[in-house]
Amino acid sequence: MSLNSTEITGQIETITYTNPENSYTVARINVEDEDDMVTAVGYLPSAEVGQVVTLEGKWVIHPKYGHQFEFNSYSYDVPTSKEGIQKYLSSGLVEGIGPVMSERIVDEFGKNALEVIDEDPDRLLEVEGIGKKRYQEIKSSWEEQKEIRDIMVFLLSCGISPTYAARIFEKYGQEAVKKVERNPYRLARDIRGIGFKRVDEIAKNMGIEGDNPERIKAGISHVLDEAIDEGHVFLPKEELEERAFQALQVEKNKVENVLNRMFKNDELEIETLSEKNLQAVYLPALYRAEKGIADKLSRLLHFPSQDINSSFSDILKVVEKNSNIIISDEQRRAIKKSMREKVNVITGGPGTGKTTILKVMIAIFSRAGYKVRLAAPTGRAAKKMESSTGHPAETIHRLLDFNHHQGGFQKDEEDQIEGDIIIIDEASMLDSRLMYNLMNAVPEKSSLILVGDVNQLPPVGPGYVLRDILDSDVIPKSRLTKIYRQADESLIVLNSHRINSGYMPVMDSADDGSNLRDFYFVQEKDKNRILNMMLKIVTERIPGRFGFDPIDEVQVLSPMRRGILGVDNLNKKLKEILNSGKDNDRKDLKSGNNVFHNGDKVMQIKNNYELEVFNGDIGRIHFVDRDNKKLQVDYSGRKVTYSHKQLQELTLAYAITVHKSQGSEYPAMVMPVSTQHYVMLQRKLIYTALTRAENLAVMVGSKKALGMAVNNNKDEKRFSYLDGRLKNLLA
Ligand SMILES: Nc1ncnc2c1ncn2[C@@H]1O[C@H](COP(=O)(O)OP(=O)(O)OP(=O)(O)O)[C@@H](O)[C@H]1O
Repeated sequence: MSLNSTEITGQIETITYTNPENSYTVARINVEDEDDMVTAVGYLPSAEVGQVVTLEGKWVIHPKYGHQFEFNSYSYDVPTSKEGIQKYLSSGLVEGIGPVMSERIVDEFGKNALEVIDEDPDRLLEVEGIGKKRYQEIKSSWEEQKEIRDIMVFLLSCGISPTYAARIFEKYGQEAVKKVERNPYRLARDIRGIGFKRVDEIAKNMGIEGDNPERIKAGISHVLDEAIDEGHVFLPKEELEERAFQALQVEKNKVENVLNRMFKNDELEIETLSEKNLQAVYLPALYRAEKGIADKLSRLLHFPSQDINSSFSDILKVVEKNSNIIISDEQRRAIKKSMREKVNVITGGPGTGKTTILKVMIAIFSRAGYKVRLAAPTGRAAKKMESSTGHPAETIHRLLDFNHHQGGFQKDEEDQIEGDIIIIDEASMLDSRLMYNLMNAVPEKSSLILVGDVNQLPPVGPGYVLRDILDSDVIPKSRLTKIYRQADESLIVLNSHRINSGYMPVMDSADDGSNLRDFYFVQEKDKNRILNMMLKIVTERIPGRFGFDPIDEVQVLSPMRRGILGVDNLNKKLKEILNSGKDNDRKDLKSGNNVFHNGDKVMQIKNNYELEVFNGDIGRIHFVDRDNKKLQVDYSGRKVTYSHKQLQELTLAYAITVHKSQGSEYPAMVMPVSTQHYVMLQRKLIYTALTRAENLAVMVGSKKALGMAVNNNKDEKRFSYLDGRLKNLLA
């Protein structure tokens, strides 16, 4: 302790304020020797009401808030409050004690609960629900865990809250103390929910200096991870150094030293891209991926073509006769190119005939005896591909035989995909990693056809594969430009093309009600009015006028999660109206910020191969079993049971983000367009949302916001070099 600092110990009564970014906290603390509650301010990660903390710092008089305690280090104590003990017991520490039992134990023994278990365990039998068997279980687990408790005490004293301490123990076991002491920064890599900023606070609290190389290394990794979340494949060295400097606040030469060591140890890759006049810094896996994609594509193209020359015109005639259309020259060229080339990319907006020519090609290839494989990045996109072509289609993960136990793709360079022609739809969603895995598994003798719309939003993961391939100008491509779905038939199609070309959509609503249009723009400026109008449209107007079910057939999209028009609030409001349930003791189940009830519309947010549900799948809750903390979701007739832990993979889905809607289509789509979403007003976003609508699209908002979005064609900047690599190999 430094000379003029003091220590106080007390229980957190309330948390007045906490900054989730850096955990700066204002808390009211109940300190034994103080008459009044103490206001304490400082960095306090994962503070929870009821915890006992020891704070080291000094008393100050704040000009506005008066007498308060400013602390610069802290530690958590083994809890002494009822709430704290209950949390501690239910953190998974002791077998046989879950949330319900810990509540009962604390109700019975109050603040002495831990002492009772330790010294007088027989008394546990007094607690309702603890029989001989469970008593034995608790007793032996408690004894076994003596060591663990020591570890927990250590972690708590480092300023790690009980919840995280339990996770750390689960991960490292008996090694926890050693590992955390040696390098706390590994927590950011290893423990879910602990990010760099939180570890940084913990480490600072443990006395680790700002220029500690492990800290700098962790900061650099953190900066790169963030860049990858933004979609970049690499960062220019200068930008990486600047961002690392901002995050770490240490001298740049120290960052540079650590960087150089990381290059030397192959923890990072660096390559000079002279034509871009920069040095690109990559994580090794993404470097391999980007180079690998380019290499494999170039090898595929160098392999002799299959030159599929079969009964092209015969089949064309049959198709033209059956569908009553004449395949245009542009479409014909795309088909022929796909027959001739080893790789072809077919791009075009909605209604340009991508599906139509896909059907023709599948017929031609199959007739000629070639094995055709169809796949798409998401489950919904694969289903759509299958139903529109009549040919089996699967997710790319399935095509590559993803094994969830081993966590990898079974199909790779050694054991490649069986198929002569591999066709991938919704190729705009391909990120660098998935494309690399795909390319590894495509045999050199096969042909690859990528079908997609490059004007859709870029993939969620890093890279911009489809755009880079097109920009490289060295991979065969066919652009479909002519729209066949007529404007008088569909304003959705007309307007999506208009928006894509930078024109405002047609929204004159000379609508006599006899002829139902498929696109509406409802003007409202104020965000509260936009919200109310949307709720009315989804729950009353659309079902009344168009007959769509407001839950199963209408999908609300929003550019963002937060704010009054964000996904979270829209879900709350829509649920209140569409699935409120009258009876009070309706069964519910909580998970994170979600509360689930029977009948709720939900979305799976990651691929789960065990349950066979995939990112973007939407279903309805069929049954909530609160006692066993389980629920069942009905995915179009297939019932899937979720354990409490698996509920983290579900979210309410009355409203979802536009990003999450990529690759899916819905009978009706409703979306707010408000200046509130200023940063998100981008042409691609509006275009992607609009093209998700099959039969009806309704936008609610201001023309000003719509105009801003349509005019904002700044393509999201993503650092990637696939285009350059392809040029170098193939030009
Ligand atoms: N050459 C053509 N002549 C006349 N109609 C055509 C032609 N090509 C396609 N169409 C028709 O245009 C409509 C849109 O075609 P298709 O569904 O193949 O387009 P798409 O690009 O797959 O669109 P989306 O991405 O919106 O599904 C269909 O009704 C199709 O029958």
